[in-house]
Amino acid sequence: MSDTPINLDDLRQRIDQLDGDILRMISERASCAQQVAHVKLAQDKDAVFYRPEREAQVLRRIMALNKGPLDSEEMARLFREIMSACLALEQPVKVAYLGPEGTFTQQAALKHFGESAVSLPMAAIDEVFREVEAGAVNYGVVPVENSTEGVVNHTLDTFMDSSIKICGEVVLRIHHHLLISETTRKDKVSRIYSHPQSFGQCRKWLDAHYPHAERVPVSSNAEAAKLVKTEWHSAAIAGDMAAKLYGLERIADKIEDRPDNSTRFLIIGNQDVPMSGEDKTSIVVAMRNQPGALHDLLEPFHRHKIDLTRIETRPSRTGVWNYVFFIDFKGHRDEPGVAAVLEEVRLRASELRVLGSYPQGVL
Ligand SMILES: C=C(O[C@@H]1C=C(C(=O)O)C=C[C@H]1O)C(=O)O
Repeated sequence: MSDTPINLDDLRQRIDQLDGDILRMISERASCAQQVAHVKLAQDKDAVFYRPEREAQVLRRIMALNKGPLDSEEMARLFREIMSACLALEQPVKVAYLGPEGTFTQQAALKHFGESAVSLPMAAIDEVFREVEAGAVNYGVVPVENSTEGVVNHTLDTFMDSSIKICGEVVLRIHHHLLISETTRKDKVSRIYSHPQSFGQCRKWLDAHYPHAERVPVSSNAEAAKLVKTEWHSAAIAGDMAAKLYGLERIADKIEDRPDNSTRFLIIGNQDVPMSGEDKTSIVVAMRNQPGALHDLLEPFHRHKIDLTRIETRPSRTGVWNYVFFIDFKGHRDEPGVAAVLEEVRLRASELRVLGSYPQGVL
């Protein structure tokens, strides 16, 4: 290329030009999104501006179009923030999450909705459900399973008593650090605070490095980080957000036993989400207490070649719910194959509830 700028001044001039172009285009995009909002309002005065399936499609398209040098996830993250800002221009999304501030659930909420969303901490999983049910917020974010420690039973149980729908999922890589405050005496750590799930995810590391420290379970990692501020002989296990929020120093990084440690969170809401092209469906099914019940339940999935991604059993809490299974599978309830399976399962089960069909996590 003969016109390639080669010196620093030329390169900076080119960057200024490009920034001007990007600025104009982002502004034009924001105007388009504003117009979309007006069209939606004209069709329905209670219209929801945020569309999970459309956002998933936008991000997937960007990832497919991207040719580098930035990697596709990084590029999608930038577009995630552009969309979040465009949407906030009309109506910021209000999201309740399992708090307090600084938890991985807040990180998951911001990863999914972008930094322009308004995120509100709740003290318990049921409260997140209640806020969404009451319409005080648009969506909620709750943890549902961790790759090391397994399912978050409380979230599954709460679905049994609720009419809430699943509108999305987000997977977060979980990195834990050992944190201390300025008052902690590094060589005298005799007590470590964390959430029980995090102790589970760092068990081997703790056994090797702090076999004699007392492990004190608390309600969240952020709570652990807060407690450390006041005690000279304590440390906490928590993530980056909590470390930053409470100004703690990391004395050991990424102490989780498995490098691929990740947690899946669900986005809950009051809305049925249309197809995005790559979707998942979650159902809860009660079977009668009889031999072969589980086989009868799974057989239609096998016959229709539906890909199951998860199955959990929970004890039932009423007479009808003898066995309760939570099942996730690929596909959307509006796809003919999935609709056929759901019909068959409905005939065999004593109760079936579709918790939602939603876009598979993109980022
Ligand atoms: C613009 C729209 O509304 C919102 C904003 C989007 C965007 O900025 O691309 C995408 C989906 C919606 O959350 C739309 O529905 O297309």
